[in-house]
Amino acid sequence: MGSGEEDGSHGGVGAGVMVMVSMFGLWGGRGGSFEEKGSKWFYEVGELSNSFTTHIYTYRTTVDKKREVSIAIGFGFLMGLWEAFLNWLRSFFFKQEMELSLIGLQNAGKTSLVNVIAVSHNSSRSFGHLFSLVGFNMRKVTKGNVTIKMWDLGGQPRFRSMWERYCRAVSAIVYVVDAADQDNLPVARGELHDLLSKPSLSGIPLLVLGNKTDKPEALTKQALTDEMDLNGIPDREVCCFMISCKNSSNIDTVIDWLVKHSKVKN
Ligand SMILES: Nc1nc2c(ncn2[C@@H]2O[C@H](COP(=O)(O)OP(=O)(O)OP(=O)(O)O)[C@@H](O)[C@H]2O)c(=O)[nH]1
Ligand SMILES: [Mg+2]
Repeated sequence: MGSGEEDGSHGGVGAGVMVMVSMFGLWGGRGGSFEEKGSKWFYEVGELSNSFTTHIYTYRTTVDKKREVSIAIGFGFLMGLWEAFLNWLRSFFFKQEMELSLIGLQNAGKTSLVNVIAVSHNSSRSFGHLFSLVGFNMRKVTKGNVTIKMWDLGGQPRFRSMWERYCRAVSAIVYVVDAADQDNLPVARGELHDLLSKPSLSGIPLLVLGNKTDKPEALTKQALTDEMDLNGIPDREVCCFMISCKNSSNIDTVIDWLVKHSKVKN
C-alpha cells in the first residue's frame, strides 16, 4: 500500500518533470534523448543547461527503470501533442496553394467533380464560387492550410483548343474520363496524349480519374489504364483513381493527392 502511494506521487512528479523537460528541450531547439546510465535512465537535454541535466539525473536515481520507460512513453505522447500544436500554428503562417485544370471530354463529370469536392468542404471558409463563363469556370476550395484553385474547362470539341493554355502554369492536370462510356475512350485517349505532347506542359503531374464507377459497365482501373495507355506516358508523374461523383466515392483520395501536390505560397 505504502509503496503504491509512493509510486503514485512519483508518477505525478515524474509527469510534471517531463513536461518541463519537453518544454525546455523544444525551447532550446533540441528534442533531447533518453540515455541508459548503468541501471538508470535519464533525459539528456543537451547543451541547454548542465545544472538542469544534473537535476533531472538526480531525480532519475530515485526511481526504477520500469517507471522511466513509462515516463518515456508519456513523453512521446507529449511530443506528439506538441507537434500537433506546432502544425496547427504553422497553418496560420505557411499557406499552401495549388492550381489545377480539370479537363476531359464532354459529359465526363468534371463539373460534377468540382461540385462534389466543394460540397464535401462546405464550411464557412471552405470554398468560393468566383465566376462562371461559357466554356470554363473556376472554384476555390480550402482544406486546412491548402487552397485549391480549380479551372473546370468545357469538354466539347470547340473548347479543347484552350485546354493547353489553362494547363501551362498548373501544379497538376486532372483528366476526367467517363469509365462507363467505352465508345468514347479512344477519343479520350487521343485528346489526352495530344495535350501531353505539348512542350509547354512537360513534367506537370497528371491525375487521371475514371468516373462513374457506380455504373455496371464501368471499366476497372487496370482496363482503364490500358485503354488510356497511361503506362506509355513518359517523363511525368501519372496517377489514376476510380471515382464516382454520383456516390462521392474515393473523393477523399483525390483531395489527399491534390493536397500533397500543393506548394508553399511565396
Ligand atoms: N452515373 C453517374 N453519372 C454522373 C457521375 N458524374 C457525373 N455524372 C453525370 O454525367 C453528366 C455530365 O456531368 P458533368 O459534370 O456536367 O460533365 P462535364 O465533364 O462537366 O461536361 P462538360 O462541361 O460538358 O464538358 C451529368 O448528367 C451528371 O449528372 C457519376 O459518378 N455517375
Ligand atoms: Mg462541365
